[in-house]
Amino acid sequence: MNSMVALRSVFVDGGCFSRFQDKPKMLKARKRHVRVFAVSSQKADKPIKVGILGASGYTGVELIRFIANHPYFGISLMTADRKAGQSIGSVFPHLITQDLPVLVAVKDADFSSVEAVFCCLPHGTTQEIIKGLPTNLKIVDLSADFRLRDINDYGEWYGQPHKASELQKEAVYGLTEIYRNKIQSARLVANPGCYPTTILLPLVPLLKASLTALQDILIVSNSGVSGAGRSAKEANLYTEVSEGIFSYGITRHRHVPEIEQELSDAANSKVTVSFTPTLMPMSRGMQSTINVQMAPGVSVEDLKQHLKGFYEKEEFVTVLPNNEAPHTKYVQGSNGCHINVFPDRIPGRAIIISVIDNLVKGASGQALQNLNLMMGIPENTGLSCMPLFP
Ligand SMILES: NC(=O)C1=CN([C@@H]2O[C@H](COP(=O)(O)OP(=O)(O)OC[C@H]3O[C@@H](n4cnc5c(N)ncnc54)[C@H](OP(=O)(O)O)[C@@H]3O)[C@@H](O)[C@H]2O)C=CC1
Ligand SMILES: CC(=O)N[C@@H](CCC(=O)OP(=O)(O)O)C(=O)O
Repeated sequence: MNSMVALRSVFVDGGCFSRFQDKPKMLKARKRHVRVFAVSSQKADKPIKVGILGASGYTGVELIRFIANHPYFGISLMTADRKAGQSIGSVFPHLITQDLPVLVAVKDADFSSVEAVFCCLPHGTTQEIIKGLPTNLKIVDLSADFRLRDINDYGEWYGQPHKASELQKEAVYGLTEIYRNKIQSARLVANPGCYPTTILLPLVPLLKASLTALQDILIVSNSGVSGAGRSAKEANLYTEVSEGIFSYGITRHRHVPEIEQELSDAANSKVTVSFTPTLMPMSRGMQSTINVQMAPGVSVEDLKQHLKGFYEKEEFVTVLPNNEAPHTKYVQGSNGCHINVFPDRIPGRAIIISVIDNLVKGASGQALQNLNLMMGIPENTGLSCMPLFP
């Protein structure tokens, strides 16, 4: 347990406990909340109504899983495209017993009672849809549409002009541990990409402290197949991805400008990276191996101690002890990110390894962490579940 976050949980009650009509129930929830870090799954009588746009996809269904145990959020709207009109149990048989709204098309969705939405739609589609949403809604967008500040970069890397430049100006980049203050008052949060999350969590603090060089940053990342979404094409069939690995987007992957934007902000100077994503034959999980040049006089232990100090009070980011290698299995199903730093054989260089679950800290978990902040409730609400192991 992390005492700083626990303290914040005690003192920052953005009105969430008043969601309980029944006072004894409210007091019980408050008491539990104060004494125990993990929040109860008992629902408030009047939960905050949230919508999930793209609930029939992988990130959408991951949000359903977390919100089921969230005391202050209730799902009142879920959309799909090809699967509009179906029940969630027919799209996801593991949810057959859940009492959830029928999937509707976005054009038929009623937003009148919804306070916030998670947008789990393909990039390109998302900006058009968000443009048409009521302006009082809080939005966490899991797509890439609002991550790049420069809309010309968006046009260059996503192959189409940006169609919602005004909204783009309003968006806050949702790397929670770094931008927590801005996220708290944001209306539209651009949730980071999964690859950028694994890379930025270790590198941003190091670059901010000038502990590593701005160039010669070599990154190889491995992703589980769910990273490509449920609508993925033939190339993601079991027959084609099992028992083999392959890299893609070599030399040019659309996450590069996002990574460089954030690293350059951290360093206050232009940073460039070499980035190679690779598809691994596993359902979920992501690892980034980041090879950096250390600043003159800086040691591997300095990098590690700096990261440890930076994340000491964070519940979801852990710098591992000793020489333990991060393992995707140890964060699977959880909102955790595990990091460790190792010496390279080449003097002056270090190898940083970082792992997350691409669907949780890389997408829906971080999105929920952000909406919690935006709604003024404790950031870890609904997210303190342990990893799934083995
Ligand atoms: N998967 C991951 O690990 C990560 C994904 N992301 C991003 O999150 C977003 C969602 O990803 P993911 O859940 O994996 O994707 P999926 O392909 O699994 O799901 C996409 C969802 O969007 C709906 N949809 C598709 N096209 C349209 C359209 N034209 N209009 C309205 N709805 C539409 C689909 O409906 P239907 O099923 O009916 O077709 C489905 O509900 C994407 O932008 C993705 O890049 C971000 C980080 C990680
Ligand atoms: C395995 C795989 O295909 N991964 C996706 C990235 C994951 C993702 O969804 O990223 P965004 O949030 O930026 O869309 C890709 O390489 O495009």
